[in-house]
Amino acid sequence: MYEETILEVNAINKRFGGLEILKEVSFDVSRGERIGIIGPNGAGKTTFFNLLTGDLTPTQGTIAFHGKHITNEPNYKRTRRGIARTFQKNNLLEKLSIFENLLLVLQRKHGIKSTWFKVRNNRSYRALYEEAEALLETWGLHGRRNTKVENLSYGEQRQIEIMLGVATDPSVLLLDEPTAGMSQSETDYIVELLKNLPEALTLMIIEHDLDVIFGLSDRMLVLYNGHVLADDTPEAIRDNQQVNEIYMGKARVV
Ligand SMILES: Nc1ncnc2c1ncn2[C@@H]1O[C@H](COP(=O)(O)OP(=O)(O)OP(=O)(O)O)[C@@H](O)[C@H]1O
Repeated sequence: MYEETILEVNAINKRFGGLEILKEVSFDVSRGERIGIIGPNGAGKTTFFNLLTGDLTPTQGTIAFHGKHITNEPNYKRTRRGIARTFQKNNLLEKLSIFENLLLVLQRKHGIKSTWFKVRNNRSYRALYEEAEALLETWGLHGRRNTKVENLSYGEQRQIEIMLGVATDPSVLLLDEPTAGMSQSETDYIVELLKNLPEALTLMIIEHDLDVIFGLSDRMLVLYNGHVLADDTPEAIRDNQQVNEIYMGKARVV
């Protein structure tokens, strides 16, 4: 882990009409941290992610990334700054191949206007192809580059989604339930994959599978009813009586 603070969330509050979904949430994130976010259904976890990515803006409070205020910046600007996310549901273009999905993401990352795959500028496209090929090699997917996403298993599709998130070179990757709906072997595969991501990459992971999240995190944030109930090491969270009583209905966490 590194000392450098990259993300500062200061007293954010989110209301939808009369409903106060997040209340005074404050949170600093350092480079390279692996942060697990847990909490009962409706606690505000996905809303919190949406505020970090710019899919929503807070009603009150501020968010800074690498010292710059991004509170009201739209999603695409934050992506360029290095905040990437994967979704609870697959967000891939299923009729396209793995390679084509990757090219589209890289095209966006480099700000190359969408010209589909017409070679408008040979040099930039060659570089794009080379970058895509190298990524496929790293992720062990070169042999399947032309496989259409719709022909992959659900677990493989989630793997591709994580690869696409990492391909944008983010400094923070937000993962919303990366193992939801997976078999045990697919879950084990994704956990290994996440453990092996570059250590400077900050991960924030929402996950209901407690074995998975305790295994991946070096810090855990427990959201309850829109506020931060606990922010601590996994060991301390396991022993936190309030977390056990409120989040787990008195059972000991894991
Ligand atoms: N756009 C919206 N308009 C109104 N209410 C919303 C909106 N988005 C979320 N909510 C409400 O905010 C609350 C928190 O939702 P959120 O999805 O952030 O919870 P969560 O902790 O991610 O839950 P889960 O674990 O079930 O995914 C819920 O009661 C939800 O219905």
